[in-house]
Amino acid sequence: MSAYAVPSAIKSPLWPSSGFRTSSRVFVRPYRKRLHSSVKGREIICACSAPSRNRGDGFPAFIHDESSVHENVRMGKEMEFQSDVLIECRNVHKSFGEKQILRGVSFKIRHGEAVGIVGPSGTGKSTVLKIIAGLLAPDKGEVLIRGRRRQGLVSDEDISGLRIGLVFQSAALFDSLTVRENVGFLLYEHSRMPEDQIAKLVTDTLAAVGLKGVEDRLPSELSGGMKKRVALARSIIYDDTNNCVEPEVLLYDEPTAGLDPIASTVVEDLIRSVHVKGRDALGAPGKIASYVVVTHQHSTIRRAVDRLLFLHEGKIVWEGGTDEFTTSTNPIVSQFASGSLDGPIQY
Ligand SMILES: Nc1ncnc2c1ncn2[C@@H]1O[C@H](COP(=O)(O)OP(=O)(O)OP(=O)(O)O)[C@@H](O)[C@H]1O
Repeated sequence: MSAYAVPSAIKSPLWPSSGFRTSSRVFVRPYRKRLHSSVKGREIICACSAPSRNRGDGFPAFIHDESSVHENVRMGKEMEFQSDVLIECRNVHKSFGEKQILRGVSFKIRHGEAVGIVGPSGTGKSTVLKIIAGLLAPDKGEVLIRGRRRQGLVSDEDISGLRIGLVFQSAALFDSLTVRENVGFLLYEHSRMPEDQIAKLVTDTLAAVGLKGVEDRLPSELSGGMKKRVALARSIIYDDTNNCVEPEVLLYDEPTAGLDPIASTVVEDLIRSVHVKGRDALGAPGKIASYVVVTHQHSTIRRAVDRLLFLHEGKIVWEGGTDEFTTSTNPIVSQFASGSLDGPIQY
């Protein structure tokens, strides 16, 4: 993932090198209390939240039938799909300087979906995640969260009803904090939960991602795969004393980059397990309503994702099931899937 500028409104001395939790609100206020009472700065919970088939408009490619019966069925299905939409990008454009990266990206993420974004390096996949998360603003187009347009960046006091978490490529743990403090960070900072209750929730959440007895370790005492699991625990922990539990979407930026094949499988299965359609390490149903994974890894595409969006030259040029990825006759997709040097993608 390329480096990017953290918007000044959300810079903090404690801003992790990557990886943090977003929710539907942003708070920028003097940093205070439990973990770093001496640290002055600002703390953030930032805002944030698409799918189809080769149309880029978020709907599967329905076979058009002139008859009104079929039309009604189609409309009914679209309405049904529409009501499940948690996040939508509509005609999103983004440039950095003279460089036009996104040139009209449109897609939807529905409740219960496991979506992958693939495409050549530098094509803007991470940029899409940051725009969904509210860390970057589109130059043109809009992001809708549960049908409501987000205004500006993360400071969307108006948007509620969906929590969005972004898990960056590197685990992005705070080096000087223990695993417990890292995982419970936002609860220590923002919730009214007593510390012993947070500690218990941290232990339960770590157990859900298959980690036990590591609460007092520092990140430097963990393997790369363990760090990714800790980051995952940090992204899924939430204040369960809060009556209003909102659905949550997790955005993973290359979660298996740099991991060996077996460690990758562990992380891929974890991603599945915390999804509503999965079961965590304790056998409980996962809580994540939907997730989006940016990845280059075939194993991650196969194991962790059901539907793929292919981003190329600033647009979604193909959408389909993961099973269609390797058999697609689309020249861009087949070149990418096979890793061939011959084809429309030029390096
Ligand atoms: N804040 C920024 N300022 C300037 N250029 C940027 C910024 N963020 C991203 N870019 C550029 O935008 C392009 C897309 O970057 P992005 O990280 O989104 O691509 P990607 O598809 O995720 O790449 P990769 O697969 O290599 O991680 C790159 O050329 C990158 O250098």
